[in-house]
Amino acid sequence: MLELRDLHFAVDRGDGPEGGGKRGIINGINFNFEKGKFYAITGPNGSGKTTLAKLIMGINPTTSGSIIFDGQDITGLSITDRAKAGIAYSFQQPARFKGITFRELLSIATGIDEEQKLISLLMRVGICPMDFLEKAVDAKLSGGEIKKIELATTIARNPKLAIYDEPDTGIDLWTIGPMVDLLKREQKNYGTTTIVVSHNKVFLEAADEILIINGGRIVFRGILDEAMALLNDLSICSFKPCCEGEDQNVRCFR
Ligand SMILES: Nc1ncnc2c1ncn2[C@@H]1O[C@H](COP(=O)(O)OP(=O)(O)OP(=O)(O)O)[C@@H](O)[C@H]1O
Repeated sequence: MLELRDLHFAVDRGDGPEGGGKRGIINGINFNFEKGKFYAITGPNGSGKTTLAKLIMGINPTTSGSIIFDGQDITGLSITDRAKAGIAYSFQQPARFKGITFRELLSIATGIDEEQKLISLLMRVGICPMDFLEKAVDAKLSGGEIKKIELATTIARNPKLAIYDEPDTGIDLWTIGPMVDLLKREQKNYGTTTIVVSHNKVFLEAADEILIINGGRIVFRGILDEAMALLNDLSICSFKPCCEGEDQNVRCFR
């Protein structure tokens, strides 16, 4: 249902020490996402996961290669046209809007303003209507609250393909399990093809297939058990031979 053909995304290096030219962020990705499957995309920080997700949604422009969605070449389509075609994207850092409530946001996203329908929608996505419907979607919301609203708004659009970029950021321990269950339920009940960008093992366990991205390339596709060896390997610092970090009291996070 979604095919990525030799996808590239490069940016200008600018006038930095590496001296102009282009830097490849996504370096030739080929992949066919099957209808109704649940995919988790993982990999080290800065490996290109969010960039890839944004290329699919059209937030980043493709440098070369193509994106085929339901048989249609969408490479040149705008975000709006991709949304109309059935792709929805849940941001890692969702936007906040001054002077707008969740009720209004949800109505704009879905075209529904009937009270009972909005309430059923929120029940479906596991959000308490009493608590959330009149909340202002502004800077006063907590990080977890805005993520719940973002996720609910994405699901409410009934997309054919839903992309969630780190949906558990800021989400409390009690919500992560139900959140995974919710995304699996949407996949099962509505046949939603689901792509979750995540470092969290619960999403990797829930996935039908895992993709590991490193250096803007797919370096693994398969199930979690088979992915573990590579995931452990990627946690080892590649600068260790030339860095004296091991002998220092304060080390980097790797
Ligand atoms: N428009 C852009 N211009 C310049 N550099 C960019 C741009 N978009 C992404 N990058 C760079 O590309 C690299 C990959 O970024 P990306 O956000 O895709 O990483 P990620 O794998 O999602 O990381 P994380 O796990 O930390 O969220 C980073 O070094 C980032 O700074």
